[in-house]
Amino acid sequence: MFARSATRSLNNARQFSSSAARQTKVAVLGAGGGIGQPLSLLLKQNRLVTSLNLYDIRGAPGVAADVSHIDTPSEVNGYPADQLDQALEGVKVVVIPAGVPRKPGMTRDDLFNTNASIVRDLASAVARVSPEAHLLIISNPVNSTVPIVSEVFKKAGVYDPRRIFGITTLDVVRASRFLSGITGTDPKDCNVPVVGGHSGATIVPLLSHVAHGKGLKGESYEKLVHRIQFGGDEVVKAKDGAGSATLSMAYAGAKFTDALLRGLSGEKGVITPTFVKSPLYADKGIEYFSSLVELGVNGVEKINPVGPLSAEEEKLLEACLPDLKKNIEKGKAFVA
Ligand SMILES: NC(=O)C1=CN([C@@H]2O[C@H](COP(=O)(O)OP(=O)(O)OC[C@H]3O[C@@H](n4cnc5c(N)ncnc54)[C@H](O)[C@@H]3O)[C@@H](O)[C@H]2O)C=CC1
Ligand SMILES: O=C([O-])CC(=O)C(=O)O
Repeated sequence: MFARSATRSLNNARQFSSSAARQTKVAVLGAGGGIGQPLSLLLKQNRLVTSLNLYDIRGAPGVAADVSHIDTPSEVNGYPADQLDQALEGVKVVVIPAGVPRKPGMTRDDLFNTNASIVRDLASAVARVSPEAHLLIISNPVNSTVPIVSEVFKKAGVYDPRRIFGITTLDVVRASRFLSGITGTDPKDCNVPVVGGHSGATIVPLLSHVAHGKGLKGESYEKLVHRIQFGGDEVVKAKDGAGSATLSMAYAGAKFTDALLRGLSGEKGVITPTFVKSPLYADKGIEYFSSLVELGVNGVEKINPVGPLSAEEEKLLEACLPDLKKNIEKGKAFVA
């Protein structure tokens, strides 16, 4: 009996010390937008988030007041346009969905002219106020905005590639859902790794890596790959000028943030695709690449190799690399 209660208090003490270690302040920059609002709602429900700072050039205090009434323990604060520095004080994780979305007929690269400077300026503020924060970049074009953030951090002398992530989780979420729809299975059993980048041909789903995807051949395989690569266009078209994916992206953003927070708090074996500084295709001049990454207390813990590819996947990768290289170079050149 004594032994059991002693064990229980030891467990309680462990639980307390691990939750004390998990005092995690998260900022959302662009919190008033189509993604920012539902993302803030989902982060408020995450017990690993102890404090949520919501910033936008429009409407963040209102979103914060609204979200703050939700009955979870985290504290929520809203910051208007002129309080970016205050929003960033003491933050461990910064999620950035600030910027304009696509309209029908546009590519993600067409957003570059507007979003590059928004992301550059927000990254400069993070580098100055909270240089040790982990940055999760949602703003498009991700293939270019991640290099932009990295260059800003290099210039500021505070670059640590383990802390800068491009969010490609929506591609993984789509691949899982679309494959399960075809095979009549549960999406949780269709965990398709998606590698490369986040736009059109740079999105490379590895269907051969999952039992339910292996058997797909010919037209059904090609159609599924196309749907995963161009899933974003489906939403842009359906919204008909009112923007791009917001709700599914908020879900994906919250899912990745949760994975990172679990890794940061010491959980082992948290592995998910994300677009990071990567050695995998460095010999081909590709500095950033999304592949399965193990997340840990420092952020990126280990970058897993892509693994064996089918003949079709080899071709997809071949088509991905030149586009990805151009997108990355464009981002780097913007800051230089
Ligand atoms: N990585 C991914 O998988 C996905 C990325 N996106 C991208 O996310 C971005 C945001 O999309 P939405 O939320 O739909 O757009 P939105 O227009 O609804 O919201 C963007 C928000 O950013 C704010 N904003 C603009 N400049 C700012 C600045 N300097 N500082 C702080 N906030 C600023 C705006 O006031 C607005 O509230 C777009 O670039 C879109 O392409 C969208 C879906 C998926
Ligand atoms: O399609 C867009 O512009 C937004 C996006 O990145 C996605 O939905 O994957």
